[in-house]
Amino acid sequence: MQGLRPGPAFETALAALPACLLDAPIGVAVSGGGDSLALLLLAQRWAAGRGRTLFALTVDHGLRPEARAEAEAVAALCRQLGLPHETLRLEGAAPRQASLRRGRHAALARAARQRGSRLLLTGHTADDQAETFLMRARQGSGWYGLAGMRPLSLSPVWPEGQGVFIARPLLGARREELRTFLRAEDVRWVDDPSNDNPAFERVRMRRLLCPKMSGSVQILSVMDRFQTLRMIEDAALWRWMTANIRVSEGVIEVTFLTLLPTERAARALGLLIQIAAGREVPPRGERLARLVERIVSKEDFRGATLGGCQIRPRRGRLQLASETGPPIPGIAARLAAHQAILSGNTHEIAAAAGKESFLEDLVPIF
Ligand SMILES: Nc1ncnc2c1ncn2[C@@H]1O[C@H](COP(=O)(O)OP(=O)(O)OP(=O)(O)O)[C@@H](O)[C@H]1O
Repeated sequence: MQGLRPGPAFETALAALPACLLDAPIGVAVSGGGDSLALLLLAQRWAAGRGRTLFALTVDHGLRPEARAEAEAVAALCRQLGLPHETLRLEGAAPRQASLRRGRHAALARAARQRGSRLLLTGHTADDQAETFLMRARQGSGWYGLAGMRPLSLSPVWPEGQGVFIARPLLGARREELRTFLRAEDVRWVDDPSNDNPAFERVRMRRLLCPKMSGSVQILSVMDRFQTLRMIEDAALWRWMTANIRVSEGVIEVTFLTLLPTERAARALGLLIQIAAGREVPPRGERLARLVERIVSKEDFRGATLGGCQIRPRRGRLQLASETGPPIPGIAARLAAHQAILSGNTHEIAAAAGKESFLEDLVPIF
């Protein structure tokens, strides 16, 4: 996909999404940076030509005094474009990256749901993918993680993100070409100072890549191959899940995990633990691998806890439930949505998005 001008690349990416996600109002997450401003312009043109409804959201994390004016500049551009815009202010967020990210995703998803939207667009680019590759490689990620961000995924926060999909239609575009596009459109963007702060790993990776554009081209072509492999792996995982997983009273029940190759078993168990525990990410690496080894080996497995989840054997099945308190609400709906993403099939995604339980409110959104 690299090398396409941003407009056609954007349109190709949106054409691949299930129609039901595009029929409801579509949210655009705009920070005021170059990538998401280009996203806003491209989305506005695309929507105007097709009668789709768009709205824009900007999160002010409440950490930098300039952020208020930056959000106001996005609002002014939206007025010019004839699009509704809302600034979401995070109150008292801890200035740690993980909690800022969680707060941002929760605020965006709530605002989307308030407007009856099922889809948020973000401005992640091919350059973000290459940086992600390097960051994950440093953390020891395997090929599956090195495939990078998905073009369509679910809001990572739960339960606030319930029913909200995230699409990244600029993953095929280069940051520099988006800036060229904005210059031609005479639109100015802001450069958040944290984007230049080497205290952040992403910035250090960006600096490694920047002087060597060919470096990122090679990384992106490796990622392309890993993405193809991931589609095959996801389809296998999906087929296994449709036959071997069920949810009963908030507890996930699993059969025949031991028949999977170890790496796939770890991937499946990691996702199921994440869902049963209501977490944003699966437990990482070593502890998960050790747990799978214990389950798969002939040892007498009597149960374990990992990632906020209790795993115990029961009548030939594994049962997974939240370690603390009552079961996490909406487990079946979240599982169905994850399975649909793994299937890569637009009909499955439409079915998961359309499930009444998926759209029921688990948390007050006002
Ligand atoms: N404060 C925010 N408000 C709204 N959306 C945001 C915000 N921060 C990030 N996003 C969304 O997430 C995407 C990726 O986030 P990232 O932190 O990489 O972006 P950024 O460097 O802050 O801004 P940009 O990608 O627009 O240059 C953005 O393109 C945008 O769609």
